[in-house]
Amino acid sequence: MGQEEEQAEGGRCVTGRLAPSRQVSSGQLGHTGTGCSMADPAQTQELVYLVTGGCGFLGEHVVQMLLRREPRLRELRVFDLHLSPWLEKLDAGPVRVTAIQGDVTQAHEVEAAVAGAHVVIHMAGLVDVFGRASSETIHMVNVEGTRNVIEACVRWGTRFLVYTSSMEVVGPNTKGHPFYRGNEDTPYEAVHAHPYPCSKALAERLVLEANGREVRGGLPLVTCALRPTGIYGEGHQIMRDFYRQGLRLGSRLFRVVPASVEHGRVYVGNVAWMHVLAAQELERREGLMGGQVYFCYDSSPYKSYEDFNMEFLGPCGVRLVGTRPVVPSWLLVLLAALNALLQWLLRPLLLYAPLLNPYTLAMAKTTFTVSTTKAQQHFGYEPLFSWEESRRRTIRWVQATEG
Ligand SMILES: NC(=O)c1ccc[n+]([C@@H]2O[C@H](COP(=O)([O-])OP(=O)(O)OC[C@H]3O[C@@H](n4cnc5c(N)ncnc54)[C@H](O)[C@@H]3O)[C@@H](O)[C@H]2O)c1
Ligand SMILES: CC(C)CCC[C@@H](C)[C@H]1CC[C@H]2[C@@H]3[C@H](O)C=C4C[C@@H](O)CC[C@]4(C)[C@H]3CC[C@]12C
Repeated sequence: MGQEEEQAEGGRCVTGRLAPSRQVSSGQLGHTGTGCSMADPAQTQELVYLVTGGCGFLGEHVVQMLLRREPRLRELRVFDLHLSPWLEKLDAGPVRVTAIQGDVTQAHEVEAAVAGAHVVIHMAGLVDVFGRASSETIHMVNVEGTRNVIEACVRWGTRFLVYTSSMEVVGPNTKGHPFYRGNEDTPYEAVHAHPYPCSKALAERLVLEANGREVRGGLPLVTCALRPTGIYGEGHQIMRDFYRQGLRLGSRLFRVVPASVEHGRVYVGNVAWMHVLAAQELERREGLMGGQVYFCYDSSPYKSYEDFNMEFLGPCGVRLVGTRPVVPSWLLVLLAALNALLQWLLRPLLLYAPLLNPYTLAMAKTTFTVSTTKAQQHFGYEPLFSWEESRRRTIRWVQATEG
């Protein structure tokens, strides 16, 4: 399948129309006031999609995937706080791409962007487990922003909403309980102490509870939530940080977490594909998919966080030193606590937000692997990119980052 994607990339190059930094008003879009249904034959080739957070790591891949894999697309609205320069270079073919610089916490900005859209893929959010943003800000963006998106869908008759949730809605929990090859129904004590997983859990609940609400025009809203595990691939900032750190340390990284701790990771292209497919299938299978959650998975191997990163950093010349952790566990816990203390002390002066803190350490030390076929059974999801292809693409990107 990776080959197929390669061919698609080499296809014709027609520049799409781009309206940079444009706020869209309902009037401009000729909104009729009736519920936007994909079943309407007059609109079959005329779908308007909105991707919030469309300029982020995952958002960029979703935008590209929609352009390649949604033949009914007429207009693609990319809504983000910060618009990226790559939007200008998109190969959009006949699709109108509308870039909207906006903030999900501002209800009126969200409303203007949603008006007239048939499908919303909502992934704008603050992904912060390092203490860069306050818990209030994380809540405002991730929870209240999601509430604004739902209310805008209801108000304007948008019927289909796909929300990017996270595995962290489930865990790892603060007690470090392993989640081993779990699925959507596996019992697990979900305890959220950190603002980010708390916000994702609350937002996910809002989205699922909104399923079935009557939207303008009288039809029901159909929602589902996708829960990716840790995403990797082209554009993954943390991978880049580890690579740079490795280069600084003389092309070495030091093992700090036991190799026996397993993490399930998922390739960004497959996460994007699952979003596009879920959005497409929500209408045909609304009874089955509405109000459901799906883990995002593919065929990437289960490994410790560090060993998995080495799949990409190894071929780029970085080696992982130690078959066991080079630092005793108690010392790592102490360092993580020290980092948290320093962050708090320095906050009035500067932002100190290292990768290691008590929360990230707990995550790295806890096995969390997903094994499920729910998305395959409910809407025919199969990964588009094999593990070999995902690995090849990620290595090529890591190599290019320092090139
Ligand atoms: N990266 C992962 O491993 C991972 C795993 C599971 C779930 N997720 C979820 O996927 C989504 C995308 O994550 P990502 O890794 O691409 O993160 P990202 O930070 O690269 O992308 C998020 C985007 O949202 C935008 N944004 C932030 N605040 C906004 C606001 N107030 N208004 C409008 N836009 C705003 C940002 O500018 C950014 O472009 C998030 O909802 C995240 O919770 C990510
Ligand atoms: C011991 C340290 C030096 C290693 C630190 C690794 C740490 C930065 C990693 C470990 C696990 C990572 C998280 C995991 O992959 C899943 C997610 C879910 C997603 O919603 C957001 C990103 C996140 C939290 C990863 C962030 C980086 C983590 C904590």
